[in-house]
Amino acid sequence: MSPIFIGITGASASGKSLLSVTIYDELKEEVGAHHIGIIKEDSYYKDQTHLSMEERLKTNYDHPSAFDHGLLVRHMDQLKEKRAIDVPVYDYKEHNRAKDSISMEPRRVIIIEGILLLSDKNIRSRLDTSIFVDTPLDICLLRRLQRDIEERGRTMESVIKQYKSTVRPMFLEFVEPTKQYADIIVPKGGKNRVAIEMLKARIKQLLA
Ligand SMILES: Nc1ncnc2c1ncn2[C@@H]1O[C@H](COP(=O)(O)OP(=O)(O)O)[C@@H](O)[C@H]1O
Ligand SMILES: O=c1ccn([C@@H]2O[C@H](COP(=O)(O)O)[C@@H](O)[C@H]2O)c(=O)[nH]1
Repeated sequence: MSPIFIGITGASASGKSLLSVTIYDELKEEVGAHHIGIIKEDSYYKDQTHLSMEERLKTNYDHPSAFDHGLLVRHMDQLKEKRAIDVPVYDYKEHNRAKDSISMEPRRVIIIEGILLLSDKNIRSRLDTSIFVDTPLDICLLRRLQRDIEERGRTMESVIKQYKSTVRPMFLEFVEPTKQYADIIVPKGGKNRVAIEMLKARIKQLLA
């Protein structure tokens, strides 16, 4: 059987990861852990080994050009052909790909989550269902502040500066317009029980 690709997109810190992990955890009991997997678009940020840390800090990580979407598309095709892939690992503290990658075997259900998934027509056309997590931007900013300081080695000043210079403007220019391509728009993100049950039912229907 070919894998089913479910795309989950939305603003940074809108709750994409939480929604993906919740669906994964609840479905793995029913379909088996080896039949379902998650791929993060962030794993496909371009390698920046050739840049100094000072230069990496200037990269616009919210622009589509920051991602190697071509590699993600090739990986989707490899999974469709039932071949394993080597998913790059991204290190947010280093603003770069880590040396190691993680091998992923083909699965029946693959959830792909990230901010700019639907901005790429080649990714869009390969997704069986697309979801846009629609969380108010002020809530996203508060969550991002807390998460980036606790988990991604940032300071409050750096989060606010990046938010004003790239995160918000790029959301308005590139992320929000992709809402038109979503099959389902989910308010309240990863804790929206109605949406979670509907998505699980949709995935089971696609599998059947
Ligand atoms: N509905 C929610 N209520 C409260 N906190 C949430 C909710 N959704 C996500 N979070 C928290 O907000 C932060 C960002 O969520 P995350 O799922 O990582 O966002 P994204 O993957 O869209 O960047 C995390 O710390 C997460 O636990
Ligand atoms: O080196 C980096 C790479 C990415 N970012 C920021 O991450 C978010 C996307 O991740 P989410 O988990 O969806 O929040 C994006 O908005 C980038 O600004 C970064 O700061 N540094």
